[in-house]
Amino acid sequence: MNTHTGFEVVAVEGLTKNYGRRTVVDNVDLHLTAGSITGLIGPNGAGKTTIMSMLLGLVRPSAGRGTVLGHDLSRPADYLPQVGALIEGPAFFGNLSGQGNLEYFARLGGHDLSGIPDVLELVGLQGREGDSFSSYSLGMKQRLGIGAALLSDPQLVILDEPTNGVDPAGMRDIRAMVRRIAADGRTVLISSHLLAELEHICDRVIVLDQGGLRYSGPLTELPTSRPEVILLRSGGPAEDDELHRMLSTQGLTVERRTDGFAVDVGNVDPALLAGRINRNAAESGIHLVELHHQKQSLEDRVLDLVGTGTRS
Ligand SMILES: Nc1ncnc2c1ncn2[C@@H]1O[C@H](COP(=O)(O)OP(=O)(O)OP(=O)(O)O)[C@@H](O)[C@H]1O
Repeated sequence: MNTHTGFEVVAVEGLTKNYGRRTVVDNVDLHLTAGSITGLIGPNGAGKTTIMSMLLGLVRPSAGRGTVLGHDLSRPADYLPQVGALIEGPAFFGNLSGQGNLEYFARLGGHDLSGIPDVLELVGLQGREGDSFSSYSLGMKQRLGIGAALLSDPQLVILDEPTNGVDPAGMRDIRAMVRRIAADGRTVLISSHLLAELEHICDRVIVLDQGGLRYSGPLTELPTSRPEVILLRSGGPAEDDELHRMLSTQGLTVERRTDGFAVDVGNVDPALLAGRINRNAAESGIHLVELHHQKQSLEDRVLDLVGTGTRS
């Protein structure tokens, strides 16, 4: 199998799903390179689960073509043995241990039991494998579910909202686990309705809204609707006028705000600009009580793309 760097584990174009006259996934292109972690972000009803279900052969696409792990999208049976997924958690036995549950699912799937210790390590449950499933936290239950999906040693791992309902510590554990999964060269597609849950682990994000693709690319290149600014505040009104003059004579775009000034960063390195302003202010005898770089948060940029409402 071909999973060298740059290989497109998923290369799908025009993926579409219609239910009756309603289009719930509309002409979406997906390109996932080997070893990458891609976040599928969008509000409730955006089409995340439907896209994952189409890749997994659970829902038949209305249109779209391409390949998954080099096999044709229209023949999921050819590639599914190399795919692990958590769409709805498997039904585990509460009275069995984590280890016992994994052994059950390994036997069921015809997988080698000798892989279980590696899986437990990957999902961070080593040392807790002997505890009964019913004693696990929600985050641990989710990680065991992902462990079950890893028993076949898949190359592509698809996780639908694994952090849903999990507390912040549990989310952190899931994020660490996802990084470990990808570090071994596996490709991960993971969905969430909140970018904040995924922003520190994803190489790329796909932003969906109402079935349509709003953005696909690196997080750092998410479009921004508000300019990056340096926020400044001087010691008082008397100094404000002086500060305004100083900034204007430097050819900067300055907006006066109730609590100071916002200087448009433009294409300049914000750290260099802040340093220059600070130096010039000091030389002009202006005392700055605030000087910081303000950037639109990634979460806000996603909300700009999708609106804030949820739909089902
Ligand atoms: N079998 C179905 N028949 C008709 N409509 C469906 C069906 N399955 C899903 N939908 C609709 O498709 C849209 C997308 O649903 P989907 O579950 O893919 O969204 P999602 O982004 O995963 O949302 P959530 O975050 O709530 O899980 C929704 O409006 C949903 O009601």
